Amino acid sequence: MAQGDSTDDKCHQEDLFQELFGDDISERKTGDDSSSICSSSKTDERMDGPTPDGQSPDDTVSSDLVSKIIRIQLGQPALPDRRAVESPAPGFVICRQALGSELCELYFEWLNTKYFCNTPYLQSSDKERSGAQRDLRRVNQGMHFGALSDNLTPLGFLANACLNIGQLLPKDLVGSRRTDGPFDQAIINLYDPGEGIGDHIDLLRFEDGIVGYSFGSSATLRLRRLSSEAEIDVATQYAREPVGGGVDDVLVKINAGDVYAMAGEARFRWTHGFPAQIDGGANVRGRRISVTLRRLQIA
Ligand SMILES: O=C(O)CCC(=O)C(=O)O
Ligand SMILES: [Fe+2]
Repeated sequence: MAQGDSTDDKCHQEDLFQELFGDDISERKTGDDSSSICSSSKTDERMDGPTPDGQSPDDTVSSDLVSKIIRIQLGQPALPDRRAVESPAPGFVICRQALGSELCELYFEWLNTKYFCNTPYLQSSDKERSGAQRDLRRVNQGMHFGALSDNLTPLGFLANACLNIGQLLPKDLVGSRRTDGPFDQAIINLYDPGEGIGDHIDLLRFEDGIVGYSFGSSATLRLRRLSSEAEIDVATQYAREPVGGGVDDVLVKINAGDVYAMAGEARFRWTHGFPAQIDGGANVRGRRISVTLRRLQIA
């Protein structure tokens, strides 16, 4: 199914790339605490679904996986709305194991095939060895632009499923969403051992109410409360250095199938990030792929 291919979407893509990556390629994901690796997902083909002609074997694998995912989703009851949620910081809510393990594995495989089929697995030791010579073109991000309202697409299902989890998103946010679904942008991030993402606040051009699903390896998310407006300004630029004093750090272990949401205070006054290293070792021990769902503000 073609997704996100309207002219309007393309304009959004160009603006957003400019804002996210500037003229240079992205510097937002960190391979260690002092340097960055790049997203090379700046090409249109990474954003659109498989084209009818010129399908590669990966497209076929990908559509087989989609069929399996849809079959399971159709066969399972809607997510119950009385699931337990935890709230480790104001405005940050997490629902554990929102998706069953079979679905999680299929999602991981599908995302890996669709977005990262040419991204070799990187072990921490490879990363240390290659150091500054790391391949700057290594693809570790994919993007989707366009409505995510169709339950029969994998990303559309994720976007709708989280709305059924009571208390995950504030009621007024869910209620005020447009009829074409709550989210219209997804970013897919890949983390191999030794990789992370710096403390940041998501760009202000995204609306409040951000949701993240996790697949593959577990990882520890760091939430950090910012006390001054100056810190907040820095954090909105995807800070390369940790921002804030760190006295109020909240560490949240995120596992496959968990879904979290950030709104209000957690969205605007706390940073979030996955440090590359935790307690002297790699934060992510295997491959982790996340799907972050957001809505672009109307320009
Ligand atoms: O990987 C994640 O769960 C978070 C990604 C993220 O914060 C972002 O892309 O802005
Ligand atoms: Fe983020």
